[in-house]
Amino acid sequence: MYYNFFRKDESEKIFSKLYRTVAWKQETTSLYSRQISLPRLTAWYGDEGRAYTYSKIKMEPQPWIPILKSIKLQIEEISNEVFNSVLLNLYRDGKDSISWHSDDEPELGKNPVIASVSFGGNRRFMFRHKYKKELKFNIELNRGSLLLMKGETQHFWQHQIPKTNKVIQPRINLTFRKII
Ligand SMILES: O=C(O)CCC(=O)C(=O)O
Ligand SMILES: [Fe+2]
Repeated sequence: MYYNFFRKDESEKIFSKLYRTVAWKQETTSLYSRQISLPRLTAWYGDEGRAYTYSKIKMEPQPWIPILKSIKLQIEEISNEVFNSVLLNLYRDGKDSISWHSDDEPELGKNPVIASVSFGGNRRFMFRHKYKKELKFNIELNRGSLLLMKGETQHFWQHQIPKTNKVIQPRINLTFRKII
């Protein structure tokens, strides 16, 4: 975990650039045979031909844009990994969220490395163990932070960003992934 991977001024610039230039979409998913809107906006960028199924949504990636390429290079350098796609989430306010899940889609392979970077408002990122539900911990993901999840993390742990009543700034999160 790197709390200040990007400096404050740099993070603010990146936030506004992403906010303005990313092709944000309101996706829907099916729940008990009804269509419901995801409580956040999303976007998917990556190398051509790397389709990804997420929350039952099949996403074709958009081609890389310079800002995303530049973040990707910096993250590849520090993590010593190579990523070929990125999922972006925009949490417009405290009502936007992502519920408990593991990033364990088969396209990610057995022990995926996922690099998560955040810009904008702080949000609480919660982990809980899949089988021992009393095992849990939280991390504040502040602007400019980089969190690496790897090894067996996705086998044993779920994570979420809960809704909050606090007044908070919009937040953008990027998870760089390797689709096999
Ligand atoms: O917004 C975050 O920090 C987490 C996003 C996430 O877990 C996901 O997109 O799979
Ligand atoms: Fe996730």
